[in-house]
Amino acid sequence: MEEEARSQQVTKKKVAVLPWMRTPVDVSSFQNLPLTHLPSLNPRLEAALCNSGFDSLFPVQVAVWQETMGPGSFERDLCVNSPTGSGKTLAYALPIVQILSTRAVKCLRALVVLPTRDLALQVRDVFATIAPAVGLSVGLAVGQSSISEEISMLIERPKLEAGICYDPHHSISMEFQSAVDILVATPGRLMDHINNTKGFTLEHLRFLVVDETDRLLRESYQSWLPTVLQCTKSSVDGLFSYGGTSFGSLKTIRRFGVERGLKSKSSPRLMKMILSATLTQDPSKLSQLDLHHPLFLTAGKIRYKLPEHLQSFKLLCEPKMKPLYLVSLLQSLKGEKCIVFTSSVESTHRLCTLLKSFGDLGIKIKEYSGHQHQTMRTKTLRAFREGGIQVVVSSDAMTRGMDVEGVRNVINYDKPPYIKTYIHRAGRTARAGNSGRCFTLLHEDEVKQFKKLLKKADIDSCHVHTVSSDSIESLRSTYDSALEKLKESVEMEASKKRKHGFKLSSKTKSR
Ligand SMILES: Nc1ncnc2c1ncn2[C@@H]1O[C@H](COP(=O)(O)OP(=O)(O)OP(=O)(O)O)[C@@H](O)[C@H]1O
Repeated sequence: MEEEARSQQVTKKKVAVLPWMRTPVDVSSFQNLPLTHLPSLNPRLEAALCNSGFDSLFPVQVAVWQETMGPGSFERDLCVNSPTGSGKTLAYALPIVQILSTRAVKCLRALVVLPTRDLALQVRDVFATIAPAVGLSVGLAVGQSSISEEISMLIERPKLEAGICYDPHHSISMEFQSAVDILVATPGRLMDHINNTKGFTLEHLRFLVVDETDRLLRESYQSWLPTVLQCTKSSVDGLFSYGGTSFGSLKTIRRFGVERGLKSKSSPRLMKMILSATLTQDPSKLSQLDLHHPLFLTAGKIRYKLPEHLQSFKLLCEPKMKPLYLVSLLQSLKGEKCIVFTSSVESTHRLCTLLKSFGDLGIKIKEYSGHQHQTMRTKTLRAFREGGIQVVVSSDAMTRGMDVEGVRNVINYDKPPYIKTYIHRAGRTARAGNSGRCFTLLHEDEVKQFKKLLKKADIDSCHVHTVSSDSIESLRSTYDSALEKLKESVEMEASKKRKHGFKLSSKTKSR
């Protein structure tokens, strides 16, 4: 958050835009294009896309296709700034899979980095709908399973002759092989593999995708970016040196010269693609990516653009009345899929507990936050996707990239602090050309600030949405008892935590 605040201040100071950002390719000048009209699309990929229900490409996908498959491709890195839900994932997945489809030998050639596990799973699924059609395999490195299980999915051990034993101490001289062509990873687990997994190498990498770039650049995650860039730099002697230290053991340096499986061809340049709905323009941040002659693709002149069919509303109420207004709004939405955003993991938990204490609202509600265990989050997400849950109360954990079909409404229970937060939260609805609504609960003091915030996305007016005063009145008595139940629940949880803490500290002492 602090970083975001700083970046907002920098924006205010009007930092000079990098020269290559001043002459972008305008994605909004492209149209949807039927797959049958897409030049040079592999027929097996076309069939796989049709089977998954895609019969045309969205504008950003057509634009990226043109820049990667057209004349002069590979000469430049791509930076894509396109609204939420516009189809950025397939925009990079399709050309990558098409280009790699001609490979002769399996090795890791494309790496996609995402900030969270759920996002990585989502992107892996997109690759999995097309890659197998051309014989490519996709791996996942997110720390979802145990590291040994993950390694066995990513690396093929050397096949030994009968009677010869595998000696881990002499394994370096043996040929490990990548079991995947494309890897989707979160930075932490990626670093684990770079540092510790025998046979894991980035030496053959042709594509590096940094999705949700501005988010990933905000945190260093054990210096994943400089490490990956160093690992993918060509080297003549094969010795890797970073930060003054040599890591001869890190067998992940990009080889100079011939590429395995493509004998006599010189190793193609590594192409980087960076994408976001709110791509940073901060030169110091972008410089970390060491971009090569970058090409900027953006949708129109407005920097922060909302989806075309998104309607924004504000709901005015007293702070202490917010839960009542929220319940009344949820009731009026009659079980339509909805995400309610709060400002923190604590308020997510409290609000969800309070909503459940209102008794039977006829809506299934669950929370989703960074404080929960991954298995719990995955379960909630699955149920939300399948329709078993209609309302998810979330901290900012669900703000970016999450794609859940049928979400018709987003509610900002707490006002988003920055326009970027508003863009990403609101962008969980009105995806893929569908319509959606974003409601923001505000008290009077916040109205002016909110107006200023929306102005940054070129939104001049935001309609006022009202809920019926009868429904508020009818909820009042339930609200009092719900507050009582919330109090009890908070006390019970606090006492559980104290007991747990006491047990832990006595265990530590006895040890
Ligand atoms: N060509 C297409 N035809 C139909 N649907 C598509 C097409 N491309 C993508 N979609 C659908 O559009 C939705 C949004 O795609 P995606 O998640 O890639 O958007 P995004 O631009 O990455 O959004 P965000 O910025 O929020 O991450 C997904 O449900 C995806 O299946």
